[in-house]
Parts: sequence; C-alpha cells; structure tokens
Amino acid sequence: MSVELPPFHPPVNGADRCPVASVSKDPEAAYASDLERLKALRAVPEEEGKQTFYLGTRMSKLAMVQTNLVKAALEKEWPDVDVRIYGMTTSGDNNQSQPLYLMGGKALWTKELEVALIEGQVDAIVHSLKDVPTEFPPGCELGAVLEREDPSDALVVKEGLSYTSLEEMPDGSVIGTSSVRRVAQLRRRFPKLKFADVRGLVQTRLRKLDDPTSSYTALILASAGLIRLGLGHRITAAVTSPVLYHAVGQGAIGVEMRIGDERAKEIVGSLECWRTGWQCRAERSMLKVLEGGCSVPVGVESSLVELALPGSPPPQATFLSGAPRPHNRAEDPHAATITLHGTVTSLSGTSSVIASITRNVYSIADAEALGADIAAELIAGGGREILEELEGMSRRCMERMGPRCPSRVMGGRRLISRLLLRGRGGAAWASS
Ligand SMILES: NCc1[nH]cc(CCC(=O)O)c1CC(=O)O
Repeated sequence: MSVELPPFHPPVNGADRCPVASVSKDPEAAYASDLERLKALRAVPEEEGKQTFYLGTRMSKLAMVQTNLVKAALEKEWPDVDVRIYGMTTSGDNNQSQPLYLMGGKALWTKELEVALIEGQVDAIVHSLKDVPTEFPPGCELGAVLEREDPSDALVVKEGLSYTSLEEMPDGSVIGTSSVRRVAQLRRRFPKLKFADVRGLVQTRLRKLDDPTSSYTALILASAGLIRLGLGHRITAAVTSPVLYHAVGQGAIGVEMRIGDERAKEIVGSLECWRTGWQCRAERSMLKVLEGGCSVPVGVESSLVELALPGSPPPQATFLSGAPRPHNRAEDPHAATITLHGTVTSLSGTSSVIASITRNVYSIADAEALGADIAAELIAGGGREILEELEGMSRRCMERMGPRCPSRVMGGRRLISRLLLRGRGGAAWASS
C-alpha cells in the first residue's frame, strides 16, 4: 500500500479488513482513501492552546449528523478541545448491493472503526447505540450514552398512497425492512402482509420506496434516524408496543472509547445522559443474556422516573481542567424507578413472550441487574423454547454446511435473518 501509515500503525492487509466474502466496492481502495483523509485531518495544525480529539464514525449522512451533534456538545463543554471527525468506510458501507440478511451481524458497522480506535487513529467512535454489539472487543468500552431521541419505529408510506396505518393495508402489501425483530413481531400481528428486504442508507431506502415501479407499500424505519436527518415529515405513524417493541438502544447515540484512556473518559463521559444511559444499559444487559452468541428477535420499551434522593445535593464537582461541572452529572448519585418491557418473538411470529419489571434502581449496576432479571423471566416464561428453536436452526445448518455455515461465521445472525426472510411464513421479494 503506497499511502503512508501513522507511525503506530501495524502493516495493513486490505483483505483482512472485511468479513464480507464479496464486496461491490474495492475495500482496499476504500481503506486507502480513508487513510488519505486521516492524513489530511492530521495535517491540520493544532490551534494555539488547543488539544485535538478525533472522533471516528461511519461515512453515512446519519452517522455524520450524529457525530456533529457530539462534536458540538463536546466543544461547548470543552472549549479548549478541537474536535475532528474522521469518517470511515465500514464493511457494511462497502457492500450496498448484497442484502443485509446475507451479510452478517452488527459488527459490520463497527469493526473497522474499532480497529482504528484500538490502533489510536481516533480517540472515540460515535455510533447509533442500536448498532453496537453487546460485547466490545478487548480494550474497548462504552464511554457515554447521549440523551435519547424518540426510540420508536416509524411507518413510512410510499409517496402518493394515503394509508395511515398497517391495519388499513390490503393483504399482500409489501413492507420493506431488513430487521429480524421488526418482521417477526409484525408478522405476528399482520400475517397477511409481506415483508421484503430493503438495503442502503435511510435516504436510499426512501428512494426505493417512492420509486413507482417498486413493490413496497411502506417501510418501517427508526423514527430517530428520520428525525435526525430532517426527514421527520416522512413518518406516517409511530408503530409502538404492543404491536412493535423497538430495538435495544434505538434512538440513542453511544460513544465508544479505549479502556484506560482517562482523557477520553473525562471528555466523552461529560456527555452522558444518565437517564438514557441507565435505560439503555438495562436494555443491553437483557439482550446480552438472551443473545448467547445467537441473534434473537428481541424488542424492548423502557421508562424512567427520577426519584428524589434524601440528603443534601452532591458537592459541585470540577473537571480535570478545574472548570465546574454543571448540575445533574451522570457521576452524581441518582435514583429512579425504571420499567422495562422485553419481548422475544419466534421467527415465524407464531409465538412470543413478554415480560415487564418495575423497580427502583440506584446505579448502573442495578439497571444492568434489572435487564438480566427480565431476560431470566423471558427465558422462564416461554422464551427458552423460542431460543432453543433458533439454536436448533443454527445447529442443523452448521451440521449440514460445516464451516460454510453462516451462523458459524457470524454467531448466528446471518443464518437467522436468512431463515426469517426466506419466508417461513411467506416473505416476498421485492426487486430493489
Ligand atoms: N440499523 C441501521 C440503523 N441504525 C440506527 C438507525 C436509526 C437511528 C437509531 O435507531 O438510533 C438505523 C436505521 C433504521 O433502523 O431505520
């Protein structure tokens, strides 16, 4: 590779960077152009008296919008820090043509960025928390969760059609979504609708929807993504529980950092919204138990009501710089009543289990325990059978296909999305 690598950078083998077998863009070229951008970014001289802080993110518009939100919040909090954004191409971005269900798990969106983080090319990564796997690579952790945008899923009807809900749509209408969770839950309520894969960035999906020659009647997308892209007007209706429980972490921005990077911890940690953080950590803790190496159609809904703590307010803390921290910081003591609803649905949509817990919590650890307890309730209340069915599918595939089995490569996600969309229950394939 001819581009110059940063001094701490080990040799790069382009072929090692991408877990996807066939890509439509040349990953080596994409990586080379990313490095060029990094070089240009690093060449910008530091402003007098300022330190730089590099945020990595995907190149998608949504990722950039979210990262600019983080940058603006950081620069408000840390006037002496010059925040620079390094956009990277991920395996998911390299491959826009292959359907998601053939491509594997969520690590597709995070892997390259995590390599850049571990190698020190960036100081933190800005993610949609929903896309962040529950287990981090060694050396990485969640540094902050920012205040959540509307976490709901949204129905977006094709331009020119007047439907206002899924209930109104005639049998056989095609709903575009690539999400196992959405298809499984919606198939349960709307067995006569058809579900089809739809890929690409949010804007691309909308273009496919509105194309008069496409067979989609509507899409299901996260409300938060549409709102942040300034496309909130495209939301026909929110689709919420009990019809559709949203994804774990949906609507929240998560910032990942290196474990032990005290500077990043202080800078990034200042953006934590403790309410969203506690809720999302409870949700993620539930998912971690349920996943067990296998992808599962899991939905959640949570709420948090702050409780007054007895005694005097905590003393005003200061940052390392000596500047006072505003009130209500994440590290101040808090108490809250959290309600968490969780659901697991079989791929066919024929069985599902729901559990809810309401409990007072006093720490992140309490919130995570709440999530684990909900998972245990779901498993005991019928989830075990659903999970065993999913595991059985992966096992049978592994026996049949050996090392070629997608579930071996991707911890089950690929296989399960494939089984799901291959129409156990009649999935349609829209040409897109
Ligand atoms: N998996 C893609 C993804 N990741 C985050 C969002 C939207 C923003 C969010 O949910 O936080 C989306 C698009 C979608 O699901 O419609």
